[in-house]
Amino acid sequence: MATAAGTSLVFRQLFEKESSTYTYLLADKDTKEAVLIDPVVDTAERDAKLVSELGLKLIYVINTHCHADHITGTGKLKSLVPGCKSVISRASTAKADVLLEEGQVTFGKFSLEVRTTPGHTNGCVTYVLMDESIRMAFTGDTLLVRGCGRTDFQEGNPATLYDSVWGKIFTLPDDTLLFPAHDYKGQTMTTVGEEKRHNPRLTQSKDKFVEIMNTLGLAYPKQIDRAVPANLKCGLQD
Ligand SMILES: N[C@@H](CCC(=O)N[C@@H](CSS)C(=O)NCC(=O)O)C(=O)O
Repeated sequence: MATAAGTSLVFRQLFEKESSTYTYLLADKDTKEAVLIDPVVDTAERDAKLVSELGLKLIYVINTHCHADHITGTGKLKSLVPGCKSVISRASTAKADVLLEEGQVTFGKFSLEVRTTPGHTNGCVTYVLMDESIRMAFTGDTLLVRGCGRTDFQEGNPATLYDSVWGKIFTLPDDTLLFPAHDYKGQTMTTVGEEKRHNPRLTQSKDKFVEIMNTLGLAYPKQIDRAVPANLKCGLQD
């Protein structure tokens, strides 16, 4: 089984094309314990199949926040892979088996540190994995490659998002690999150092950032009206 160089970490970046969402599979090759971050309902069967083909044991289905643009695959994965637990932050106000505050999510010998990064939504978190030979963070919609999550609905607040990025993500070492929940331009990942230098929004002053975010004028996500209510139950049907 392919692992990240120098570790027993199994890592896959998966894509859902309708919502341009990245799902991440992380596992410990030795213990087989695995987690999925931000699965989408439309690709949940693909993800469950991959977990099975790799001989992994899915223990947690983890969300970075209550998404507005797609229905999470969490509920479907719980029925496809009995025993795995749904995970989201307590601040999201969503229902799940595990409600996180700051702390750790552990699989095998690896741990994801939970950093609260509100601003896109109140309940957004970033998951940080620090291993001897690899540093990576899963930023959800808080920080995108050369962008960031919008702040015009779901308790969005640009000043809060700015503080989250500078306080909780840009304080990580510059070589930390960053993996977002979305990309709309074919980009897959970035680093803390790159974004500190080149992010067109977050390199600005806080006042300028707030102005930029308040004048983005983006259309609402097409699925928002059905996605948010479903995701407040982690995609579980009553
Ligand atoms: N067109 C898409 C929605 C695109 C969008 O609004 N993306 C969000 C993240 S999903 S809520 C975002 O924060 N974008 C930031 C940006 O600068 O584009 C759809 O209809 O689903």
